Amino acid sequence: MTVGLTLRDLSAGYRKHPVLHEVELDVPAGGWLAIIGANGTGKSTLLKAIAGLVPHTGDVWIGEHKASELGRRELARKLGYLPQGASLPDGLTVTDYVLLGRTPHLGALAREGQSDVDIVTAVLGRLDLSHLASRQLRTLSGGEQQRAVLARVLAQHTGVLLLDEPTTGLDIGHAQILLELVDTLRREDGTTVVSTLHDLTFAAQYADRIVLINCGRVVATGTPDEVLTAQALTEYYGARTTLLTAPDGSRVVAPLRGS
Ligand SMILES: Nc1ncnc2c1ncn2[C@@H]1O[C@H](COP(=O)(O)OP(=O)(O)OP(=O)(O)O)[C@@H](O)[C@H]1O
Repeated sequence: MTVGLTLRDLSAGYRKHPVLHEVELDVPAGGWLAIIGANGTGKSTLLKAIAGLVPHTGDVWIGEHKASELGRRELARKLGYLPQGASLPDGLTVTDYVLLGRTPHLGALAREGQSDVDIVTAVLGRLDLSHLASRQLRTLSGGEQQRAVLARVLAQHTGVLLLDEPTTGLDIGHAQILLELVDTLRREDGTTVVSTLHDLTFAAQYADRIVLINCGRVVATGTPDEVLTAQALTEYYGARTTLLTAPDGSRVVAPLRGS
């Protein structure tokens, strides 16, 4: 079943440090929303608040379910979260680690079955990780580890994916493999995607909507063409850029040198 995501009056922060203020967003089932904004504006905090990992007020709806009323396992069956800089456990092979993604679907004392192993094998294949399946997770390169963490999230088979800078540390080819895979899940399974992306050209290519955050508030939301303007990038990033058009019609954000 495909589900959308709705945020109502969402505010969040850390102890005495309020970060996000009254965020309202609607992401339709099968939509891809990219969250953009300068460093420290609250993008990761927004994803953590949706995932229930930081104190917040307001409501997060996953389809017809209020996230705050779901138990941890139920939430983990509906929502997959790829954190930035995930901490990796010691002593696990890549396969064992990715199998952890199946945990929310297992009974209390049940072990993974063949169908779980098949799901993991398929995900590893789609992320170009099959050849590393039996390697110790800790011995992988940074980009390989990043793909393994995403593989664990995808093995969770959730209707909503929250991806915090999913292409961090990936070369351009593996970044494209990852984004294309997420896009395929979105188109074929109706997976709903919310991702932060510092690469604004990727954001323009893959997201159908973009929200620009500044100082914890939504300052612009719309299609990539509507939100990605040289003026906005100057105002909210202090960046000098020019906007080009790729052959597929999407925006390319090109930085300009000089003052
Ligand atoms: N655990 C924490 N305790 C206190 N403050 C925090 C914590 N985590 C983040 N912050 C602060 O909250 C603000 C927003 O941080 P957040 O990580 O959401 O920003 P971001 O937009 O994702 O930044 P970046 O683009 O650099 O990843 C920052 O001022 C940050 O210093």
